[in-house]
Amino acid sequence: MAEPLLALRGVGAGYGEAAVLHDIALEVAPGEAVALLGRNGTGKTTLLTTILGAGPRLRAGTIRFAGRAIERLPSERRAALGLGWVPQERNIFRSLTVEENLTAVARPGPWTLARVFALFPRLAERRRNPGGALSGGEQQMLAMGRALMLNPRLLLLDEPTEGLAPVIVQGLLAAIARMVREEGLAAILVEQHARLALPVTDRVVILDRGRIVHAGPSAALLAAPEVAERHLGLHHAATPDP
Ligand SMILES: Nc1ncnc2c1ncn2[C@@H]1O[C@H](COP(=O)(O)OP(=O)(O)OP(=O)(O)O)[C@@H](O)[C@H]1O
Repeated sequence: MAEPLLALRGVGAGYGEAAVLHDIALEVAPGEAVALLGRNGTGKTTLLTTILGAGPRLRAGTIRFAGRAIERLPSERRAALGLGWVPQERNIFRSLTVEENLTAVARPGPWTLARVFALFPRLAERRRNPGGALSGGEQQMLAMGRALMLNPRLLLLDEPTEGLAPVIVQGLLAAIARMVREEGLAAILVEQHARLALPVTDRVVILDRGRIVHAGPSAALLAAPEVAERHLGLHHAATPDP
């Protein structure tokens, strides 16, 4: 197999005295989408920020990205190598227009304003509106669009559907699926709800108290809701809502 795009080996990380991640091994191939699931507070965000170099100091292990050891690089260098980030808090520029938000950060590559607008037609309609005037769902689209304009090789998405209405959630997931399946972008998607993340990803990793307790194909976990239930609890498991 060709070298993975991202490879973590034996990664441990934590805040102060508190260890949060233990012995994490994780690989993402080019063009692959990985769901990162787990109950609240199990370390999902910490794992993403550890990969980005924006989280706690690494205590153990190595992180390779695009053929290089990156664990000692500052976050800007990791971003320049192609690590993209859509944070949970959707940090868009509220006073800039939608279009300005997108063009302010653009870097050359396949993702252009036209392609972001094609993925999110709603953003094209709102292009002259300030970011602060957008709905929650539109702000999430803008946060994703901004990350794409940086033309990452791997996009890390932290609970992009959180707090949004079901119809908006379905639209965002469809956009994520297109990004991955049609455009070939690799991604790690942190989600609370397995049933939302599994259909749009190739593989799934479940964290529990900072350790990986399950890793495998997303389709296999969808077909085994009892496994998801064991690790995630009934509420977050893969079975559809009644
Ligand atoms: N800046 C920080 N300083 C100290 N402890 C932190 C910090 N950020 C997170 N933690 C702790 O690290 C653990 C993992 O938190 P993290 O946010 O990574 O979990 P999560 O799985 O993303 O949870 P959620 O789904 O609630 O976002 C928690 O116990 C949390 O309290």
